[in-house]
Amino acid sequence: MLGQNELVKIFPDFADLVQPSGIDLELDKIYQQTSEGSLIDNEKNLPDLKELPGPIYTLKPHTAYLASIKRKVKIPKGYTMLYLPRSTLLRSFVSVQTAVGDPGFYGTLMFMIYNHGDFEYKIKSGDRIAQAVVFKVEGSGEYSGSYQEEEE
Ligand SMILES: Nc1ccn([C@H]2C[C@H](O)[C@@H](COP(=O)(O)OP(=O)(O)OP(=O)(O)O)O2)c(=O)n1
Repeated sequence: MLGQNELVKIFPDFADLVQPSGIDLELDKIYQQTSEGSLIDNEKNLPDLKELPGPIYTLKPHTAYLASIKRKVKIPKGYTMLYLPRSTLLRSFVSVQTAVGDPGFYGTLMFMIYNHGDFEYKIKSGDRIAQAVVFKVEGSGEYSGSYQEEEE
């Protein structure tokens, strides 16, 4: 796992968010699902989304949302990222569901956020919701899937 000094070098755009062993990730926007979706024979039909008005979002009890992360991330070849929720959210009955950040990925991260509690939870854009931890990958390839964005 990479520590602070390496992370600042490899992810200069996130230098102010680097922690001793990871990178804090800030909430950008929250989206609600507005249509059905499917995954059949690897054909993805993603649900339609409606961006909710911010900057303070109210998460209804027992409801799932998508949460975009501020700043686009570039994961260089030879590195991979795992994303873990901020424990303050877990202590508040809110989970952040994530997956793997592939070597070569460039774009906006999109996590699922779920309020398991019986009460509303308010969260503001810009607050930290997760932490990325980064590992070296020996002999890695590069991501070129459907969520890859053009680098500016
Ligand atoms: N919670 C997450 C996890 C990952 N990613 C980004 C970084 C990953 O490199 C990229 C693709 O993630 P996956 O490989 O998990 O996605 P799929 O396998 O569904 O996509 P594809 O079919 O394009 O490989 O999406 C994301 O936006 N949100």
